[in-house]
Amino acid sequence: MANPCTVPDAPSTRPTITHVIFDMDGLLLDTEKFYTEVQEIILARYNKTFDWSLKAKMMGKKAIEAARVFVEETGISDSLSAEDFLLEREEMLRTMFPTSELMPGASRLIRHLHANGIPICVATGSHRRHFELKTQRHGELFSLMHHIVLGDDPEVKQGKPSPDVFLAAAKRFEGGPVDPQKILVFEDAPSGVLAAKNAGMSVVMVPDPRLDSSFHQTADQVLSSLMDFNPSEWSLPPFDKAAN
Ligand SMILES: O=P(O)(O)OC[C@H](O)CO
Ligand SMILES: [Mg+2]
Repeated sequence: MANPCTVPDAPSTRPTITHVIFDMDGLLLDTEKFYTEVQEIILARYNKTFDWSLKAKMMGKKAIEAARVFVEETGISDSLSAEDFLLEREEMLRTMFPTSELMPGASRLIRHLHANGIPICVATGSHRRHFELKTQRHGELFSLMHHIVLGDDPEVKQGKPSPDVFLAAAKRFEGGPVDPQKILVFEDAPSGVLAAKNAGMSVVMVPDPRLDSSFHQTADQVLSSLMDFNPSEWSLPPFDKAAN
């Protein structure tokens, strides 16, 4: 089992990476905490508690897919439909998302890859309306992405762990589709790590420390923070020492 900061594969056995895909929620932005908070509030009404085993099943998925998991796994589907759950949490999320902050190391890594000509993009389960709210204060950084694939994109038939969103992202790079073996994905969610592997890509997982470590096994590398990423281990240009 891979623990944070361990390296399951020796760097020499890794494929040469030419393109990078970033997940968004919980990886670039600290938005997972908002979902957790509203879900705790809603479940408290039913005298139930929200825990990280349920969180692990929901995170990374499209909204309606995560909503179905929520009402079914907690046994409240007779009282609250997945659709009504989404309506109820929407009011709270709408005010929270514009306060989103960048995760540690996100800005440094995005700017570094962009400055060195490595094509980068975002592949998120978030739909357009939420994406706009979450990135309101981060437009300049997200403008460095070659493209952004959202959960409500017509090509994304199924959310993560389906590979749809990552395969659509690979297609849209200049001269695409890019060979999945040359793509490195950064993810925080178990469903996202699986989606990247299902797409045939390499994946660096940066999980929340509260996530059970059994979910680390599928990733090619597990880090505690994007700050710990070493581009040289993935045949990517090294950070400029003077800039660190
Ligand atoms: O982690 P992302 O960026 O795929 O987003 C998925 C959901 O919107 C939040 O779990
Ligand atoms: Mg995520």
